Amino acid sequence: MHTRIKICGLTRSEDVEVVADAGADAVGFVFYPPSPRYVTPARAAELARSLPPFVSVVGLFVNADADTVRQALASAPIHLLQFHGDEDDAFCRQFGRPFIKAARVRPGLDLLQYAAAFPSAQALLLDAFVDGYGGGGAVFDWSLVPAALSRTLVLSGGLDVDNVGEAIRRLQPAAVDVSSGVEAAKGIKDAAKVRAFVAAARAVDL
Ligand SMILES: O=C(O)c1ccccc1N[C@@H]1O[C@H](COP(=O)(O)O)[C@@H](O)[C@H]1O
Repeated sequence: MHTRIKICGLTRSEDVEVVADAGADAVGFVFYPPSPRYVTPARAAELARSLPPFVSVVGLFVNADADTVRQALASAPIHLLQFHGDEDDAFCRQFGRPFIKAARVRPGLDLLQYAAAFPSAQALLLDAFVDGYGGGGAVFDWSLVPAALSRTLVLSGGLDVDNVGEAIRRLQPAAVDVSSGVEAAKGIKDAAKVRAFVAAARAVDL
């Protein structure tokens, strides 16, 4: 199985270049103003210009209004939408673009019911429940994921070079998504960590 790799929260062109060179499949831009990784759609468009072909651009939103999402789609080359807040399926699908929906996993969340509420999502992204919606570098208890959850999964939440291999082996997600675990500081990626993370995830594919 080939596990796809997304590196999220890019703010600098040198980081975009490293991420693409390391062999990641997707980059994520955070269009959530309270995040330290926030970029404007215009800045994302500028950053995306240095990407080679076949690296996907993911636009992350948290409870944005529809006009904000539409304006971002008009300004930046976004291939996939990531909704990380309290959006419902009807909101997420109105843009006519593929989207993934984040579930912030915590004890008591019925993931089967949650997944059923998002029939239009291309995949369910599993993240840890943290204050501030996401990007907090926290790992959730992977045993909370029911075996009966038969959806395409993107696994995130506190992944890093040390745990991504085990995470892939245990949950067999279609993709992994990381931000904090490959950073020197919030919004500033560490090239060595990015390369080590991609290599560790790829090693499980062999
Ligand atoms: O990256 C952010 O700042 C962010 C803000 C609000 C919601 C989600 C955010 N990022 C996403 O959070 C998860 C986990 O990231 P981490 O590796 O634990 O830092 C990931 O899906 C990011 O795309």
